[in-house]
Amino acid sequence: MDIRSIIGPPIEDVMRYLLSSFGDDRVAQAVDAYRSDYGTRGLLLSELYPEIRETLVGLHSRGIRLFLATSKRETFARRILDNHGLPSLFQGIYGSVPGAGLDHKPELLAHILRDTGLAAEDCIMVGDRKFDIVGAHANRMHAVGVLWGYGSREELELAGADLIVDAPREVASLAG
Ligand SMILES: O=C(O)COP(=O)(O)O
Repeated sequence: MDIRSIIGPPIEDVMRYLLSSFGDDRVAQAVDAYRSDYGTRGLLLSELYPEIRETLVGLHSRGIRLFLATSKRETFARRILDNHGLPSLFQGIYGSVPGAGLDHKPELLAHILRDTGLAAEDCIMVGDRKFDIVGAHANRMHAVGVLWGYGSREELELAGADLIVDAPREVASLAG
């Protein structure tokens, strides 16, 4: 199975989908097993896509405020950014938190807007999957789809992305 197409949604949704073909409903156990491996080993394997560091540094140096919005556990996201020496570029790092109801992008982005006081029309959500586009539009944010991740152009177009870009440098030219 090519698992690339199932990467992006909250891990509970991924596990529910994977287990359903076996008639297995032990989603919570599967998620626990996954997180125990990912939290000790998997997250250390994450690599930056080409041009990402330069793009983030460039945006930050122009005074553009960067926030991370991920369905991953927030603690994992922080450690991944730490490993790459990137946290100082972000004004906020937001992800899922146990029991907080922030796993899906519509709720997560609504929470970020409330927490920061930012106006949705001043924000651009940048993401690689339809979940990012739909979450942005549910909050009246602009949504830019990127093609270096796990989603296809077709998926991002169908989700209604306002713009689709091929390379990080194109994101840099949008902001500001
Ligand atoms: O990688 C994940 O598990 C979730 O993907 P996201 O960071 O785009 O929300």
